[in-house]
Amino acid sequence: MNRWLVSVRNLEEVTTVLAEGPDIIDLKEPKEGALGALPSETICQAVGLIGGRCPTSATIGDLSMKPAPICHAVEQIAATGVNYVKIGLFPDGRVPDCLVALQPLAVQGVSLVGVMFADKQPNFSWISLMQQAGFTGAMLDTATKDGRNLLSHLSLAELSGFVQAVRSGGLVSGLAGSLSFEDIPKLLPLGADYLGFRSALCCAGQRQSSLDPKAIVLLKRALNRR
Ligand SMILES: O=C[C@H](O)COP(=O)(O)O
Repeated sequence: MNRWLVSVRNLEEVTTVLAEGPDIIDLKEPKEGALGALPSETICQAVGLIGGRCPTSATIGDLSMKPAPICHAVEQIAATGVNYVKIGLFPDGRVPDCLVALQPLAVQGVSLVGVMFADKQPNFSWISLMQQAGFTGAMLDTATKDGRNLLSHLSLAELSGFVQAVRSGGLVSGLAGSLSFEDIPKLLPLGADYLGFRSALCCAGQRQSSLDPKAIVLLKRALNRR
């Protein structure tokens, strides 16, 4: 698979990436952490601007693993009309409780994507719990954006194990975490459904800077998606 997800923070960036045909536009505020949330109003406006031209996802923020606040945040983000709601699974004994608590929302039709962090002891046994809770997808990302990337923390064999486990569970898989264009040939053979990007697409590779249209063109070339 050579599908790509791009994280954007505002309507201007939505317009920039829409022209390039991304496979998912992911709405998040990079200044607020790995899965920083945008205001619901901004997400609503972005969903309206995108108008169904490509699938959308949005993050709920880097929340602690308390089931009630997480479910509340998921409901709020789902109400914006995004296709997928991304939930960070930070290492904590309460992750299984959160996954169980989210099941009713999955039953109601909210498409949930659990994000584990390569630099925060990801627990691959959570994949089967996500499956049981009716999640749609599972991603790996990095929580700390410090110059290291996904491959600094997990080997290709470990990433392959993740992709296989997610696929076996019938979920959609994604890999992200400060991925560079040089990582693409290493990761494509793993067969993840999506590769996710922001830093590599920003001016000077800084994820809090604005998107650089030239970098998006280079990404598409690296993915053979011209
Ligand atoms: O969901 C994907 C992430 O937003 C990727 O961002 P990053 O490349 O800055 O780690």
